[in-house]
Amino acid sequence: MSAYQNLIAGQWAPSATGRTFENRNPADVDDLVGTFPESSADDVAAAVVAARAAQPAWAAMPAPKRGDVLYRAANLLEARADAVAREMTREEGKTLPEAKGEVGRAINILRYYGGEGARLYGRVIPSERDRVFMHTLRTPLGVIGAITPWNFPIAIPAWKSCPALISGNAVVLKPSELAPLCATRLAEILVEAGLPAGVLNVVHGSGEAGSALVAHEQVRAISFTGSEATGSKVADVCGKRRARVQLEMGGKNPTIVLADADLDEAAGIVLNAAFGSTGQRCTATSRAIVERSVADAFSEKLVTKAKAMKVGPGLEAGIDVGPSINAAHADRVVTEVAAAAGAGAQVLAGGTRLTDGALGRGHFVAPTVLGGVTPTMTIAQEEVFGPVAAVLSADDFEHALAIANDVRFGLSATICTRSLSHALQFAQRIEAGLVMVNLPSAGVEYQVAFGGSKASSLGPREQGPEAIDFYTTLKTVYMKY
Ligand SMILES: NC(=O)C1=CN([C@@H]2O[C@H](COP(=O)(O)OP(=O)(O)OC[C@H]3O[C@@H](n4cnc5c(N)ncnc54)[C@H](OP(=O)(O)O)[C@@H]3O)[C@@H](O)[C@H]2O)C=CC1
Ligand SMILES: O=C(O)CCC(=O)C(=O)O
Repeated sequence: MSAYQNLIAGQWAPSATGRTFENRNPADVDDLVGTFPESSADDVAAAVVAARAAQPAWAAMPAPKRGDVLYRAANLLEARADAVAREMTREEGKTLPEAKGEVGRAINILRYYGGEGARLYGRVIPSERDRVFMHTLRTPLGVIGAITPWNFPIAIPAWKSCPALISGNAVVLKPSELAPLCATRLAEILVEAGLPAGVLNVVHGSGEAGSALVAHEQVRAISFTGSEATGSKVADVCGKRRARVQLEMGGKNPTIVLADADLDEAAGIVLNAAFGSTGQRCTATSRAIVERSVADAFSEKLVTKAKAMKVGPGLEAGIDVGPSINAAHADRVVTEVAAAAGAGAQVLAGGTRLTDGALGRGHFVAPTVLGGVTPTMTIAQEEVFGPVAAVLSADDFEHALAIANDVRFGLSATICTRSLSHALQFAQRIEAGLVMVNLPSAGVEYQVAFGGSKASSLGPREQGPEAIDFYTTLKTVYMKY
């Protein structure tokens, strides 16, 4: 068992409160992953002081040299990928292949934003006046607060910190208390790669530390991923003090299956998107909206595949679905399934906690398929964030599209079809930031913009080159020569 610490001004130190919290393996609560500092507003304030002190020199370093630090960090993480992936499975529960994939994603993010150091372009704009030269420059904002959730414990800290750092900002990162270890490993690696003291600070703890970071007057921007309830509070506080804010929150992502689709492939796509990462992804498919003429055939295939999935501790070979993040969350998932059944849905697979033998030491929920779901049921409107797929029927493409759009979220959406016309119409008319054709709604790439519409997201996009927009401000320069 290890005692982990905060990183402030280049020093690993306990919280000023002296308090700690435990992190336990969601597949086996007897496995204590480590203890972490329970930080207060004072710890956050110390981290912001350190970040402010370090930021000017970091911003003055040529951006490609900042990129070299990220490249070195990528190499270090690559060398430790297997160990970090195992730790991720222990702290978050996802299967080892999923954790390895996520570590690989973090390595790619480090390299990608390392390269952006040589591409922090401005523009030259023609003036309407004689011998006036106009250009734009990107400048950093100062200190950035990054608040991250538990479901992608290294990729999300990386995809917020890397574009912030390459742009010349200093960062205070507050990882989720439910999966704090991988963020610590990322910080250790960046320090080892030569990141100057104070440029990245990590303050562990609960919402108390998070809200102190959001409220801190010297933090110029907050990038947040997590629940809609917390995101709304973050936006309110940032709005009042005019800090920049970027929110990534929930989804109620649809997969439309048209009658012309390859049904076996479509069932596999829904299976992947609904049950991968135990359904704990904001991009997970939670609604399969299927053309009525093939709805029964599709459901049968999905149910057969769901029942064949092996649920268990993610470190074991051959496991398809790991545990929910904690007991309360697993209980909430089965309660919402029971409520859907009470409202008239049929439980075609799963619907219960799995507690036999060693599974009883973890928070396991069987992959669940609900049939006969109608668009107004709560299960068709609210995010579950668990391994639950609701199957709805639609008359045709237009009806399916109307159902798909009739929720307050708009993050990711898939259509399974062989029709080019329907695929293109879907891309135009679906209310979502991420559109997939014959691909799972989850599983995004780092080099393109990521984000949603409606209640799913607020502010500029994350990832890809667009991420830089959030972390920089444009300066317009006019010069008479
Ligand atoms: N879109 C997504 O990717 C995610 C969505 N969710 C949704 O949210 C639900 C709850 O998950 P949960 O982890 O509790 O999500 P939260 O929104 O509560 O947590 C996200 C992050 O915000 C921090 N935080 C909590 N309260 C505040 C606050 N008032 N001000 C600033 N920061 C705060 C959390 O700290 P701490 O962890 O210590 O509470 C964590 O680091 C899930 O079941 C799911 O529906 C969750 C994770 C990711
Ligand atoms: O599906 C993915 O790859 C990304 C999901 C995500 O960003 C999230 O759940 O927070």
